[in-house]
Amino acid sequence: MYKAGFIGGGNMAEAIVKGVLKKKIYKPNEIIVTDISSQRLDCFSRDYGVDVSHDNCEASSQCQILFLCTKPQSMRGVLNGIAGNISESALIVSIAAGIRIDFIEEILGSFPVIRVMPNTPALCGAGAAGIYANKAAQKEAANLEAVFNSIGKAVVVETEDEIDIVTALSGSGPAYFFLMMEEMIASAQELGLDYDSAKTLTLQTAFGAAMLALESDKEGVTPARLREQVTSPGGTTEAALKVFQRDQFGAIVLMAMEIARERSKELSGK
Ligand SMILES: NC(=O)C1=CN([C@@H]2O[C@H](COP(=O)(O)OP(=O)(O)OC[C@H]3O[C@@H](n4cnc5c(N)ncnc54)[C@H](O)[C@@H]3O)[C@@H](O)[C@H]2O)C=CC1
Ligand SMILES: O=C(O)[C@@H]1CCC=N1
Repeated sequence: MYKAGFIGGGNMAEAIVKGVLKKKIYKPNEIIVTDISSQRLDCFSRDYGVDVSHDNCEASSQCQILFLCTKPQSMRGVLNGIAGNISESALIVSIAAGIRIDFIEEILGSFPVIRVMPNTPALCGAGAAGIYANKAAQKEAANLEAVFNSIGKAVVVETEDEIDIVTALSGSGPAYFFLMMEEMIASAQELGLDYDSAKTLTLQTAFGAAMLALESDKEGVTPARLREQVTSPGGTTEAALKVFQRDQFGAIVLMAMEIARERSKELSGK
């Protein structure tokens, strides 16, 4: 029996597998990963030493925790393929955006099911995950929270609808920060700095800002207060921030996150 099985060995499954192995939550021989792609399976076998298989049913029947890590659009087919072949005592954990627990239960029958919305920084132990458990999985939720806390930070939410918000916030969120980094690097180049210097300073600034915000949070200091500390009256930051405000940066962020949340709800129809 494997401790954890991953159906779909894509980007997000790799982030979780790498994270849990690094933190020694599981040993490589306690994990099995399945995929339709031999290339992906070779990568898991070679880079992480875990067992791999093309057979979703074989993995499903031998796992204590079964992580569903395929795209939402392929989830119906995947669930139909493994229904009836899952170990009776298994915990089902879906990381798919939008796929609701009742959709999973309809196909698989009654199981403890947990939805987790992780994110790719789990790759380096700095993930952020939201967790929602159905009634049958309340006991297992604490264990899973510990797993995701070991590869970042995890928050258990009270309602399944909140998972759609978590998806728009921390699931998709890394991409928002990466976009900001891309634009800052490109802008610095446009203004005359060389690419390597622009990249080094951008990445270190993003890292420094995140680290300072986390450290300061322990003392109750908010990001808004930290922003004020950078902003000298009549200085350069104030001049820059006025442009963000004039062009409604806050409204753009809200609009983007609302659309992401709606997309998550739409995916539940798949
Ligand atoms: N990438 C991200 O940042 C995040 C992704 N997610 C969720 O994680 C899930 C996976 O996303 P990614 O890893 O980005 O996608 P991906 O495309 O990298 O991985 C999906 C994998 O599933 C495999 N696959 C397809 N059909 C299969 C089948 N029938 N049986 C076994 N494997 C099959 C594909 O070959 C692929 O390797 C999605 O449902 C997504 O909503 C959740 C949080 C963050
Ligand atoms: O873009 C997506 O649909 C997935 C879910 C959250 C991050 N990536």
